[in-house]
Amino acid sequence: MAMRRHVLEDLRLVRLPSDPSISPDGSRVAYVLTEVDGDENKRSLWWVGRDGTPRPLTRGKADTAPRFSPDGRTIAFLRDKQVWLLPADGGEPEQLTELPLGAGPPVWSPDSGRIAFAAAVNATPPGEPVVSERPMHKVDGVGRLGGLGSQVFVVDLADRSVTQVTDGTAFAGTPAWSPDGTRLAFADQLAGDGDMFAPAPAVVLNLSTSDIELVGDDKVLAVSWHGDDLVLVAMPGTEAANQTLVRDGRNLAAELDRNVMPGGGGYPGALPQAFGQELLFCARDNGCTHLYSVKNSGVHKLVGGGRVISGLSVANGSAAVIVSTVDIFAEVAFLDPATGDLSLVTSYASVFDDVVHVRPEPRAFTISDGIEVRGWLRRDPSAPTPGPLLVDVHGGPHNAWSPVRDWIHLYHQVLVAQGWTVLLLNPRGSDGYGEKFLQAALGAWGEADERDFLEAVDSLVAEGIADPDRVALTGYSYGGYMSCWLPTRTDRFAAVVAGGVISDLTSAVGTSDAGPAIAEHEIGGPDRLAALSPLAHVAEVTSPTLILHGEADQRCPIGQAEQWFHALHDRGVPTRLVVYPGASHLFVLDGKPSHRLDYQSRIVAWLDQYAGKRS
Ligand SMILES: CSCC[C@H](NC=O)C(=O)N[C@@H](CC(C)C)C(=O)N[C@@H](Cc1ccccc1)C(=O)O
Repeated sequence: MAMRRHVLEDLRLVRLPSDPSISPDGSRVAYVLTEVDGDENKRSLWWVGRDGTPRPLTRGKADTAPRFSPDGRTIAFLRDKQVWLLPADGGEPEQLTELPLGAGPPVWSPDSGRIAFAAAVNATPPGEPVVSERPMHKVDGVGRLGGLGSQVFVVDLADRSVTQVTDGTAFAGTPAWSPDGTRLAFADQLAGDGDMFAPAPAVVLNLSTSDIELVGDDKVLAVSWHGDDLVLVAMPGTEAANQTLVRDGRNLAAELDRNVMPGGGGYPGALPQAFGQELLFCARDNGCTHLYSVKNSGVHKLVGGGRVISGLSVANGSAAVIVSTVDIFAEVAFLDPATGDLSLVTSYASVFDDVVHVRPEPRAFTISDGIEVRGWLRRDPSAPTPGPLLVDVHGGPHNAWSPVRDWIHLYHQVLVAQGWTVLLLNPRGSDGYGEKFLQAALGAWGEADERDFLEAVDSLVAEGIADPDRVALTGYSYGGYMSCWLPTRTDRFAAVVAGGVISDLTSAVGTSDAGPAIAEHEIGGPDRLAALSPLAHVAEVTSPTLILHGEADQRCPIGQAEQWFHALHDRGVPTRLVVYPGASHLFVLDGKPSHRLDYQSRIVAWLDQYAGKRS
């Protein structure tokens, strides 16, 4: 077979399984398959058995959240955000809901007789003025909240009736049935002054009495049951810290000192799930999301190493996951929960069997203050040295690079094929190295982590890997912030591509949907906001800078990019601003394929123009 290197157009060939649901008899797994269809990301449902032959379940374009009924006869799923049913052995789907703003993922009652879900409801009619009284008044990818709330509904399959079972509460998260089917637990804002999409207290609704009971005072991201005990993935208190796994008021994952990962855009993980007397959950370690089991004897790692778990489904002693490795973007696997052994049953990566992709080299750098920071290098060992080096800064700041093959950053493989080295560093502030490390940049964005990057570059130059005249910088979101900040501290970057930027923290706190969280949990007082804003130091910048930004980004609003573009232009620094029409913050993750391809193409071109050739 004639081998080739990755090209950016390959992102159109990537097919990604997600959101698995294992059948009660453990024989097969239903999942969402996302693939590029023209300029859309098509999502349809498939299933696969232990024979490893995937088969289509639905032919929709926006089919998500497949859920086997406990009796195994039916699969509930979302189509265009409405709840549908499909006979598990095939047949015609049936639409169950027609809600104005759609429904959230369906959750079967233990007796397979009912389905619960949370659904957005809006007291503000379309086109009417939007009144805001809460600090979080908009959400990226959703828009202005106004009178938007979220309530819990139950469908009775006997008569297909759809009943709203909560009213007074403000924002209800996806519910979880108690084992006896009499109660529903969910995260909710009881006080009414809470913020949608912000972590909220857990409550239990008694369906026969409609009584709602508050469960503890943890702010929770997700709820599930372990026997008759409620299990919470809880947020820390006032500042950024590890998310915890709480059952009966106790943090079951305390001994790990790792962040519990319930799963979410760009943050792989899965909802904790009971496996007999054990409880399975995900936590991040050294950049990877691993699978753990809580047993009477403590917490044990089930799936570790260079693997990332981004989906989990457990039923009657069987389990399935979505797993990524250094060689595969994402595949479906059956899991032996007793041993942690994985049996892959899909091979979507095989479409790239003719591609030579470069695996990452693990690296550790001891910084001058004694802190060790870890990461990976992607480079072709046969490439001439010293060669061009790209420093790519991850987001968060509490996100992290992992070594697995990823489609968001296919440009890494393209650059490596052109002789580049790509540094993927997890500096202080990154997740996966303990709470103290995660908190090491609080109140000191840029200041605390800059030397981690600059000293790692020094090391690679000293090793003869990196040409000091061809060092480039890029990053998105928090990485975009750092791609503005670092060039105010040094002129060593021959080329910079800043994506989804934050350039002015003072205005960002007031205009970002995460503004209150940034101010409260990350930066602290207003005086620090100005000092840590790249805009306050833009006079120092000389590096040619390409700015790439989503027009509808509410996490890092477009004004952050426009201010930086204007300030650089005003100082004669070579700069260009590219705005992606209608794109929200996460467009680089799941936006239009043409936008994702354009974004990555521009990075490669800008780096080639300003740092690719020897001087
Ligand atoms: C309390 S700070 C804001 C927290 C939030 N963290 C996780 O999402 C966040 O949105 N951080 C931003 C940067 C911040 C607004 C300065 C961020 O970096 N978000 C994402 C962006 C992303 C994720 C996955 C794929 C592409 C982009 C990130 O955490 O990496």
